[in-house]
Amino acid sequence: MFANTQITKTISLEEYGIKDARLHYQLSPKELHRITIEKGQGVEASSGALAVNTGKFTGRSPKDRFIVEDEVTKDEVWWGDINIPFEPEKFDQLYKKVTEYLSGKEIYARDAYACAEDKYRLNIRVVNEYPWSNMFAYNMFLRPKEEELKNFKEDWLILNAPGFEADPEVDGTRAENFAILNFSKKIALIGGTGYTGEIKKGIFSALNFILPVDKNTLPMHCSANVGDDGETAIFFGLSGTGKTTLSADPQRKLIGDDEHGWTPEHTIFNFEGGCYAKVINLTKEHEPDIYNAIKPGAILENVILDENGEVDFEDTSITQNTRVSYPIHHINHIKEPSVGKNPKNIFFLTADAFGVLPPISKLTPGQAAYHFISGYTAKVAGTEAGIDEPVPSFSACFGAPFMPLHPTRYAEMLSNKMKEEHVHVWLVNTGWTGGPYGIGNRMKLKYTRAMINAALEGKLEDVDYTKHDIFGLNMPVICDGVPAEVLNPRYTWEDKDAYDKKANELAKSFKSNFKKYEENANPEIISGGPVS
Ligand SMILES: Nc1ncnc2c1ncn2[C@@H]1O[C@H](COP(=O)(O)OP(=O)(O)OP(=O)(O)O)[C@@H](O)[C@H]1O
Ligand SMILES: O=C([O-])CC(=O)C(=O)O
Ligand SMILES: [Mn+2]
Repeated sequence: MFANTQITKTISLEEYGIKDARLHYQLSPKELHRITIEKGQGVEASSGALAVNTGKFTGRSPKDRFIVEDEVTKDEVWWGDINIPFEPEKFDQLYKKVTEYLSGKEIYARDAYACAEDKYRLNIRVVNEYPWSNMFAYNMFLRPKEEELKNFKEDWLILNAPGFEADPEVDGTRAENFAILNFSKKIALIGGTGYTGEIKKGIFSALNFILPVDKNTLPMHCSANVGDDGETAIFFGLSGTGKTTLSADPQRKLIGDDEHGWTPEHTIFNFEGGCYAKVINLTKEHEPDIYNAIKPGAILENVILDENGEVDFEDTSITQNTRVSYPIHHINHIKEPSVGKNPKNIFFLTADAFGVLPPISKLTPGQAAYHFISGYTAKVAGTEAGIDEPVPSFSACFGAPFMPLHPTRYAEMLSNKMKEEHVHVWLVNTGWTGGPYGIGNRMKLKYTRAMINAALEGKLEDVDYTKHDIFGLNMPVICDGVPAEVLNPRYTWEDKDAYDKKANELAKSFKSNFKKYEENANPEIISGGPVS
């Protein structure tokens, strides 16, 4: 049911330049749900969850993500088309416009924090134009206790004005929408887009700078869970590869589904207080934990409802990226607080739409570093057009759009940690088998789960392995619960020549992507790439 916390404290936003706002501070999710519906900005689904449309933007817009270039960031940030510089004066000008825009409006503010480990806690004040965006912040960030609100002082401020549109000519943006991080002023300024993911990924990007630079802590785009034996597993992967799906495992306690830090004190901790799951093709049968989390308090985004308020999870008419956010306690088995010890197993998830990579392989330290820096997955083109060719997509550290520093800085930290601790690293292809996208099928979730469980239970320790001819990856020849022929991708293709051709093409993409890192990589890492 709804958490209901009635807060008596009030705050003023005058100091930020927001004047005469009709401010709602720290409303409960129940109130925000009600107000959203009252304002016609959302409806209630039959599950009791709130359903909203985020507007023109139904996904993040990486080309409109900027970082203010100043004394703090100038020499640290890896500038380029991922971390796009923004002038401090332009920021001040745009900030002023946004605060003027929010002035006099009915708006919603909330105090929250990121980082479940106390020592790393980052206090956040979020100011939203829309009630449901503020409810998203309730779901996704950690929730301070009432006594913690008394002397709350934010470390970072998020201003979120989806209805405000920038004028690129004047404001220095690329388009009307923007997400700008200012590390000196500690402000995330988001406008022109209602996509809620910008809010969570704005703070993630900030932490990806702060934690390694100031706290010797490795930030990671990964999910995490812990078994009954107390052993932690983490799952790195780009969007849609299975972080959220595979970390929700009824046999294990969830730590978090998307963003974690690995500390020098040998712990890992969740940055967030909630989950943001994809719901495309969601079924109760295959993903019961996520399905059951969709109840009062959850926010569905961009789904289609029938006249009874039932969600059609197969309907992609608004977007493929349909989502639900919910506080982490909507999942039954969770680790509280969201902290675990050093991971013993690390999984790199990839959704290989070419059907080339093995469904599970065990990586050597060199291969682990190589695949982490490569950050491979595949993007499948628009489904409407039928059998479109997928495109290989490489995103360093499995999260380049959120990484302000050079990828090798994160890779070195991970590599050192993997050497210090005795970790097993696995590459798991959650993508296609039996042929490429359009011919083969997506790997059965039940097989992927079986492979992961076998790895976690140590059942892949004493089995035989064969080496992949082209990628050099070590593939187990047997695994409980998985037909043997599925374990070697070449066996699953009818046309072996076609398989070899595709595999060679993909190997070539890996190699050409890796060229830019070769200078900084030692021979061990380079030899972790394709072998032919
Ligand atoms: N074998 C499989 N393993 C994992 N996921 C699968 C598999 N087959 C199909 N899927 C589907 O793929 C999707 C994986 O998405 P998921 O939300 O877990 O991605 P994510 O890594 O958390 O992405 P994001 O970072 O965008 O949140 C889900 O819709 C899931 O149902
Ligand atoms: O931020 C989002 O939109 C969802 C997400 O986790 C990602 O893209 O990795
Ligand atoms: Mn996810």
